This record gives sequence, structure tokens and C-alpha cells, in this order.
Amino acid sequence: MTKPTQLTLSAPAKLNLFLHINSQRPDGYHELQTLFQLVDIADILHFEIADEISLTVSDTNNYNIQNEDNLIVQAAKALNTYTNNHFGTHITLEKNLPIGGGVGGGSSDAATTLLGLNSLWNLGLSIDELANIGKKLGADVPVFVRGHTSFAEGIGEKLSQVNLDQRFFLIVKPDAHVSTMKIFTSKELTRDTTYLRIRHPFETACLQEFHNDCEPLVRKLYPEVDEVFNLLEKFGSPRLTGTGACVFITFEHESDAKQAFAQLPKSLQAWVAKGVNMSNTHIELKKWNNTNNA
Ligand SMILES: C[C@@](CO)(OP(=O)(O)O)[C@H](O)COP(=O)(O)OP(=O)(O)OC[C@H]1O[C@@H](n2ccc(N)nc2=O)[C@H](O)[C@@H]1O
Ligand SMILES: Nc1ncnc2c1ncn2[C@@H]1O[C@H](COP(=O)(O)OP(=O)(O)O)[C@@H](O)[C@H]1O
Repeated sequence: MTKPTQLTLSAPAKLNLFLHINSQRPDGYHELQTLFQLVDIADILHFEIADEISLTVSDTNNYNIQNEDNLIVQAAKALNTYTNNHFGTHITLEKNLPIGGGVGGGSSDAATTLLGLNSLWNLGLSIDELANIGKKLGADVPVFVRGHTSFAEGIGEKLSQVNLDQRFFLIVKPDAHVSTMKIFTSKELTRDTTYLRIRHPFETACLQEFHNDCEPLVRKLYPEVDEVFNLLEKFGSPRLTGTGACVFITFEHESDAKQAFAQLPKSLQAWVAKGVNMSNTHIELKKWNNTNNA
């Protein structure tokens, strides 16, 4: 059988259904508790074997992320460094997810690159090894490498898989770019939420009582985010994902989410997304591996 030279995978978004900040460590990082819900909206990455590592970004929003700063290129290089190789690939990114939106697009792109090139370059690394490489690229990379909706603790690295009932989300991107660093370094951030002893299986009923500690500060610093909260209140209980800027509302039925979507001003970027327990990246990769290693 000839060796495959191409692979296409999606890089899904996440929502933080809640985000509690418990304390700040001496190194500046924060101890937190959060629930990462994977959803079905995604960037698409296409990998093709080549001599060098290169990236083309096709996007509809004129994003400008320099290639050398791009987490995709950094992830590919990190794999070569870890395995002491000089493999090459041309990667095409179809950028659909908002940048700096709190939906983890950059982290997910990095994780998909680690997973995809591990297969295409035939490196044979374990998921634990890939998650460890990913951790150095960003706190949110490991959850996408592991590819399951998860509860996270520590600085976000202690993950336990959670199976949530299927729900739908209206996600709205205010016209603002929130800096994670700015929020985490602010004196005004609440950092003393009581540590929760989470019981398993996770009780979704608890979700209503939980909150996002970044929300008041982000609403105060970014009036565009506050406006979206005020706009969405008529549809349900809006909540911030991560450090923002995106705001979401949870629905049991897709039709209700779509109905709310249809009533939004056309100037706002918005999505209706389905919650998933397992990442589509893993489902697609499994199919690819079955076809190509059969
Ligand atoms: C807090 C979350 C929740 O999902 O926010 P979002 O980025 O999704 O909005 C993430 O864990 C963020 O992950 P990520 O964006 O990958 O963070 P990193 O690049 O590792 O860190 C960016 C900056 O955030 C701060 N940071 C991050 C994570 C953490 N537990 N404590 C921190 O204080 C640090 O100041 C760090 O320099
Ligand atoms: N492939 C990528 N996609 C998105 N952002 C990227 C990428 N590579 C690097 N970045 C940088 O990572 C930062 C965080 O991006 P992103 O993951 O979209 O935000 P968030 O963590 O708020 O969800 C941005 O400031 C962006 O410049």
C-alpha cells in the first residue's frame, strides 16, 4: 500500500460552561476550575507532505497571524524537535473560528496539528506525549489533544472526562478582542472562589449555580461585550466563555437556538453550535487511520 501524503481534519471550538478562579500561584498563573464543553463548529486544517513546514491561511475575516507566531507552525516544529526529525508539511488553514474569542481556536488548531502530523509523519507518539508537548504551547491545548469534553483543575492541566447531555449553544462574538493576559493580570479580577469538590458523574443541574469569574471585569473593560450581554438577556442567561470575548446561551432544543440566532442584528458574528462529548478531530482521525493502515 502506498503511503498517504494528505490528511484533512477539523479543529473544534470549546466553551467554558463555567470558570471559577480559586487562587493565584507565586508564578502568576491561576488555579482554576472549569468545564470545557467541546462543540461542533470548527476550523479546518489540511496537511500535505512537503520538504519544509509552511502554512497558508484562507479566512473570511482578514485575520493576520504571522506564520512564525502561528500556533500551527509552532506545533509542527515542536513535533520535529521532540522526535529529532526534519519532516516537512504544507498546511492550509480554513479559519472559521474567531481569534481571541475564548472559544480556543488557536489551541485547537495546535492540537489538531499535533494529532494530524503524528499520524501523517508516522511518529507513533502517545496521546500523553502529545498533550505534554501541547501544554507548552498553551494551557488549553491538552484538552483538545485528548479530545473529550472535560472538567479541568489546576492551571487547566488536570483533566477528567465528562459526558454531558446534548445541548445547543448560541455563540455571539462582540466586536472586541479580549487579551487573556490583561484579564489575568488585573488587580480587579476575583480570585477567591471556593474550591468545589466535584462529584462524578458530573451533575449538569449544578451548572446554573456556577459562574465565570472573568465576566464582571470583561464587561467593565469592554463595553462591546457588555452590550452583547444586554442584547442576549431576552433569550436566556448569557455567559462569557473563557476570558471572552464570546458570549453564549445554552438551549435544550436546536430550534430555539436557531430562532434566537435569526433575531440577532446581522452585523453581529454568531453561530449555533451543538455540544459534543467527543471531538470530531478524533472521529475523523480514527477513520483516516483505519483506511490507511488497513
Ligand atoms: C483561562 C482560559 C480558559 O479556557 O482562557 P481562554 O484563553 O480560553 O479565554 C485558558 O485556560 C487560557 O488558556 P491559553 O489562552 O492557552 O493560555 P496561555 O497562553 O497558557 O496563557 C496566557 C496567559 O494567561 C494567564 N493564565 C493562563 C492560564 C491560567 N491558568 N492562569 C493564568 O494566569 C497567564 O498570564 C498567561 O501568560
Ligand atoms: N492558528 C491560530 N488561530 C488563532 N489564534 C492564533 C493562532 N496561532 C496563534 N494565535 C494567537 O493566539 C491567541 C489566542 O487565540 P485564540 O485561541 O483564538 O483565542 P482564545 O484563547 O481567546 O480562544 C491570539 O492572540 C492569536 O494571535
